[in-house]
Amino acid sequence: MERVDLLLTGIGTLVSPPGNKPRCGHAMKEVREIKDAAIAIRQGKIVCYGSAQEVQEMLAGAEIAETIDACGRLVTPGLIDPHTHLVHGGSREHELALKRSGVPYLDILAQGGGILNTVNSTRAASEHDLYDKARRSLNEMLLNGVTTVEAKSGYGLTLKDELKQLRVAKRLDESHPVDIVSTFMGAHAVPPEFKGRTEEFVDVIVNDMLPVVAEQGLAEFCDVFCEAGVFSVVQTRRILLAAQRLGLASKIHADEIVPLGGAELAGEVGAISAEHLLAATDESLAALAERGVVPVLLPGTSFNLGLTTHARARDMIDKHNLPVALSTDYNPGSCPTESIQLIMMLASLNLKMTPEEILTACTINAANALGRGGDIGSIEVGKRADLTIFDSPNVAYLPYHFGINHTYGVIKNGHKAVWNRRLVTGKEEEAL
Ligand SMILES: N=CN[C@@H](CCC(=O)O)C(=O)O
Ligand SMILES: [Zn+2]
Repeated sequence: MERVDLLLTGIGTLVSPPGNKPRCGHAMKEVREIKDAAIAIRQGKIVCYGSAQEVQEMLAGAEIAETIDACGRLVTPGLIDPHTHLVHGGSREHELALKRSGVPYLDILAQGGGILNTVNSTRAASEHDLYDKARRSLNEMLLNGVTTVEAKSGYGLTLKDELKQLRVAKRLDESHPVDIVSTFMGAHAVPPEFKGRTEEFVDVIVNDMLPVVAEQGLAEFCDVFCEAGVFSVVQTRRILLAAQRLGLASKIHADEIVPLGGAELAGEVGAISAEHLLAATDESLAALAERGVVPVLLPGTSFNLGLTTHARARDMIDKHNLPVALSTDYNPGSCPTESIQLIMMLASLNLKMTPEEILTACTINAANALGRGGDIGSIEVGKRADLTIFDSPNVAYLPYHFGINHTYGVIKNGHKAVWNRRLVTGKEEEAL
């Protein structure tokens, strides 16, 4: 080896799921653990890793441009948040009392609040303000140890406003250290101007919105809120198949509240992922397993909506051999948090997942929910050098000691993006 740009030494414990593929069922808890480890990076990629001694031998004679000492800390792959509604205007704290008094989520939406409330704020917001608000959230995510985030549109619901959201996501991807994966979600709710005319709104999505989004290359995925009173299975199928013809792969908000058949549809159309799944039946989970669909679970949402039911992660892992992924679902209504570490705690508490399963769900399985298993989500030679350094003795400590941020540092594309718990901007006075 001739040259190394960055050598991360002094790693107390390196923990990573192995390989690039989704880790299914019991394999979710099999993680690779190396004590007293080191990782060498060149041109943003991992060139070798192993015990400090092995790495030293592999690097014999190589020029090492920079060395950083992790001082005995825990190092994992950079965390991946595969389901967020990152770009939106306003907030909905004024709906909190209503929610806490027991008014159901879908009733608030049916009364013109909920998602439609945020549609009003997003339509009214300038592109600049949307960018600035989302950038601040992205900073929080990075400080939490997240290096890749999926971002959905779906608070514009007109072509102009959907494009505005998607352009913001694209600009953030270009300007911020965190990578953004963009999803078009024009079918997130039926806007007031189409009330009672859902079929006509679906026509607009299929005929007017999707072709422009695809033509401008603003989204990789298309998602639909397939739910009672929102979009039916038939409408969801029509939108997703139209999107597939234009090159956008499918995701579905499926069986969140009512078991409508969204998960079966995810299997039928070969979606890359199905999200929420609180109400999913055994038949629908079998359909996901059969077609290799990644279930993305969002325990922060059930927690924040005060639900007593939770996604059946144990059945998904133990019975259906599924590769469970976890995500914040960061959005202004059902889950206003950027903290993936809070989600890790809730996955332990309410989904009964083990710490190793949780790590796998937030790394390689999340990467595969975004079609990026070959590039990110595990510590492997040739993969992107996205790493999170935790001030924690082991992986179990992350969901155990809850309510604080354990992240000490983040290496993104081989560069320090967070160090000593602070964003590294290159310019002292300018926050990211
Ligand atoms: N369920 C639908 N969409 C979002 C919530 C959006 C909102 O309430 O603003 C979700 O995934 O939870
Ligand atoms: Zn969502």
